[in-house]
Order: sequence, then structure tokens, then C-alpha cells
Amino acid sequence: MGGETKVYTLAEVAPHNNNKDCWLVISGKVYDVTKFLDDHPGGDEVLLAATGKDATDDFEDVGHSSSARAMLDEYYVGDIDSATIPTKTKYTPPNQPHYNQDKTSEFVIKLLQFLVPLIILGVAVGIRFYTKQQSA
Ligand code: HEM
Repeated sequence: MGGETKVYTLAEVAPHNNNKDCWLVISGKVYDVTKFLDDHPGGDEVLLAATGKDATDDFEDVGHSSSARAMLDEYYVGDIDSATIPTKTKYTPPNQPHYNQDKTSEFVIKLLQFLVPLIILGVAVGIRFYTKQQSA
């Protein structure tokens, strides 16, 4: 009976971002929560703040109950074209071997900074000791 699932782009969903018309994207699905705004135990502001983006993390971070999850069906209007959701910025770790190499030379420099004055001091004390002995 029902027609095909409507697939929305994020650009189509994003304008539904006010208290007269509020759509959310959660776990790949689009929900029209306009009628739920006043009833949401977490308040309407958090829902409005979660519009225009993938609100999955916002929804999950709250740890919604299973009854809250069951309510989702009621507001379902279609699916989101996931290609239109900007992917999360991938963290690319710094070049590891190079980074390690840098660390090693940093360590050697620190060690030298510590050792060189000690060596100079040691040599100076040695010379002083030696010359004192000779003149005595
Ligand atoms: C259609 C989507 C949503 C539905 C059906 C929904 C439903 C509910 C329900 C039933 C509760 C009561 C506690 C529970 O049963 O878990 C709740 C609490 C809450 N919701 Fe949502 N929620 C939705 C989306 C969101 C989003 C996108 C946010 C954004 C952060 C959010 C934030 C909160 C917060 C902060 C509470 C806690 C309120 C409190 O305990 O004081 N909700 N929600």
C-alpha cells in the first residue's frame, strides 16, 4: 500500500529548523518532530539545535530510553541520502616514524644540555685538583 520510502538530501531537511516545522536526522532516518516539540522531556531547544545536521550523536549521547526510541517511528517521514551528510573530519595521526625520530633527537639534545655543563664542571674541578696537588 504505502509508497516508496522518500529519500531526502540534507539540504532538503535543513530548512525544517524552526518551532513550526522541525525535522531531525537520526541514524539515517528523517523525523518530523514538529508535533513533539512541546512534549519532548528534554525541551524543544535541544531538538531545534539538532536540526540541519546528523543528530544521531546528540540523540545517542543522552542515552534515550527504549520507549523514547519506540517513539521515533511515529515521526518517521523518510530516509536521508547519507552521501549528503558531511563526513566527520578524519584524524590523521602525524607521521609516526618521523615523529619518533624527532623525539629521539630531542632527547639527545636534552641529555647533552644536562651532561655538557657537568662534564665542563668535572674537567674544571679535575684541573684545579691536579694543579693544586702539583703546586703543593
Ligand atoms: C525524535 C527524536 C527524539 C525523541 C522521540 C526523544 C524523546 C525523549 C524522551 C521520551 C525523553 C525522556 C527520557 C527517556 O525516555 O529517555 C527524552 C529526554 C531527553 N532528550 Fe530526547 N528525544 C529525541 C531527540 C532528542 C535530541 C536530538 C536531543 C538532543 C540533544 C535530545 C535531548 C534530550 C535530553 C537532554 C533529555 C533529558 C531530559 C531530562 O531528563 O531532563 N532528545 N527525549
